[in-house]
Amino acid sequence: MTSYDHELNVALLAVQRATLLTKSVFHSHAKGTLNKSDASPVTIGDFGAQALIISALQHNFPDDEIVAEEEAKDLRGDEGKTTRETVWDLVKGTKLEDGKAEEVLGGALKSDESMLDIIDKGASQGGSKGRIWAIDPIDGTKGFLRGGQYAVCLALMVDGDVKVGVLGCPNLPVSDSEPLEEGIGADASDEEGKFGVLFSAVQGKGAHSRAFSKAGLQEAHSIQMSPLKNISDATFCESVEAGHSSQGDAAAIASKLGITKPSVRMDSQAKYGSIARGAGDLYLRLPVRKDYVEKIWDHAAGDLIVREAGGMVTDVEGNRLNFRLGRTLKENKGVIAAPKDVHSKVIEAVKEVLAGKQ
Ligand SMILES: Nc1ncnc2c1ncn2[C@@H]1O[C@H](COP(=O)(O)O)[C@@H](O)[C@H]1OP(=O)(O)O
Ligand SMILES: [Mg+2]
Ligand SMILES: [Mg+2]
Ligand SMILES: [Mg+2]
Repeated sequence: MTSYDHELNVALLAVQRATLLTKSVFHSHAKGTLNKSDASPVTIGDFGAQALIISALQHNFPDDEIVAEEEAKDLRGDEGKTTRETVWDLVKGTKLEDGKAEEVLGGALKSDESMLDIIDKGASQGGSKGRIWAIDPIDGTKGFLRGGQYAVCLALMVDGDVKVGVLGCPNLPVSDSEPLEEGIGADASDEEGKFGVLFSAVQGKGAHSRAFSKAGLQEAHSIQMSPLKNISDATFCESVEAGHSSQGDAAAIASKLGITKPSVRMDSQAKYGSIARGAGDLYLRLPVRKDYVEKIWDHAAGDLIVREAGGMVTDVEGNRLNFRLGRTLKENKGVIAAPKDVHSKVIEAVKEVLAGKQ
């Protein structure tokens, strides 16, 4: 049986290095935001983090396929020159302060031209065969721009099954027992040692968290979802952006379950990490538009981390997320994540509320 130890080590270090880059972009105050064709934002941080992660994966696993969110189109040609130069300066200047760790990742990229090709190596169509990595270089770009939560996300799928998942959450508290709060202020993340956590999981081996570091990896701690005796005591998380998840439906579902605590709204897959460490209990993502299809890079790492921490992750119908169908989760609508033993109860409430709307 494959242990995935090397894959996990590379994934953790690659996410840690990419997170160093996104943190430095956050503090540079010029984020080089562009609007993509679907009107969602992309920043120099998204491009830079994707380049660094793919370069590390190619160095270690040259035959693996990669499904990544961004493409280099907007950085090519004369029009993209200034942004390209800024991204290249960032990529060139980001190193882990540990020579051995940098060596594992293959060190620096060769040139700005090769950086563009590396970014575009994330164009695989995905599918149900072979080894495929899914990358969201910055998940929750809107949270990142606001100084709220965001996550650098990486997962390895083998024959459509998520085997390894890593989430870098620079603005979440290091401590697993800290109460769950909405996005923190931008300055708080600079309090050395208090903020910044890496979540990880390997299929069949449990989920872990560890403090973020600028050098090698810190010691890992095992994490579990919080045991929930009464569903009415649950704390649930949802998106900050009302356009990403229906907050009205979530409130109706919570009320059906007798939940009285207000929701905790945070951007990105930080929601998956938070419930996996027991800082919250449920993650509700209710479709706003019938035509929106979720992307695999927005869920693969979080799905495994929550399941390995004792949870169950499905769509609003109660079906497992299907990562075998290409770049999107085209057979699933919404996401419901909860501790295993209460998950079916939550789905019942979800179905009642959604059926009542039709
Ligand atoms: N209409 C939508 N419904 C659900 N998710 C969306 C929608 N539009 C964008 N997203 C994606 O939701 C993710 C963030 O969700 P959250 O609200 O949990 O932070 C982002 O990856 C974002 O994609 P994108 O990366 O293109 O912005
Ligand atoms: Mg995303
Ligand atoms: Mg993204
Ligand atoms: Mg995006």
